[in-house]
Amino acid sequence: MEGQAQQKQSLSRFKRICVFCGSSSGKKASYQLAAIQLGHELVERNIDLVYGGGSVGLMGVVSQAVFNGGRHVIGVIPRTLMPREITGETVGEVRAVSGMHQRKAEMGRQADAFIALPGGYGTLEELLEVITWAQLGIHDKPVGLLNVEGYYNSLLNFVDKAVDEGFIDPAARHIIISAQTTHELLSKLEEYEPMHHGVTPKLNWEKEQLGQATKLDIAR
Ligand SMILES: CC(C)=CCNc1ncnc2c1ncn2[C@@H]1O[C@H](COP(=O)(O)O)[C@@H](O)[C@H]1O
Repeated sequence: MEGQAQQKQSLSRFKRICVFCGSSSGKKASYQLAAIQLGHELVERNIDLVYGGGSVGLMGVVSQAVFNGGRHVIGVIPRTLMPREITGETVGEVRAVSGMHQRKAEMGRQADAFIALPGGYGTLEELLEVITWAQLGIHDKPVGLLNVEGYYNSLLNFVDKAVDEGFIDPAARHIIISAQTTHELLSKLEEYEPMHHGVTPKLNWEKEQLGQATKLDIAR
């Protein structure tokens, strides 16, 4: 068992993964189960977590699973969402930021890869932003979609339509890595090689996306 965990550790190229997911739990038990399984998968591979902070919905489920497994958890949370009655307790390390933009920048900076579990507007917005950043060549970090029971089929169909209609470059279609199970998704992310055209290859992630002001802001 120990040997197995060590083998996984040496196989993983990721130190920390950012998870986007619902601040609600969803109606099916399979969504919560997937969040727990993702947490366990990260723990087994010795990968730490960065997420949006708090204990609500699937965010709470995945963060608790990673924390209970002994891995480091960073919750990045805008000050206005910090009151316990809004987001609940954050396990692990809490990083307060001044707003939603700073939160995404900090989560993006901390992570070596991104995974979206089922979620709503917030999850979609975060997912699409990191996909867009990958398309522009701002980062080369893999982006995974955990398509629990086909939850994201309609989004994937939409993306395929956008490719057919000439709004998404076929090469950029491959930015989204999807799978139905956490194990398959993690394996695919480990193998991912960036295929973007590097529209803005000289853009520096930290300089352009975080900037000096944001760094100060996080420290404040
Ligand atoms: C005011 C309010 C609705 C608070 C709910 N509590 C929340 N606490 C922390 N992060 C959140 C919250 N709601 C949305 N987010 C952000 O948006 C995503 C989830 O939004 P959603 O539930 O998919 O749309 C998370 O990844 C998180 O980064």
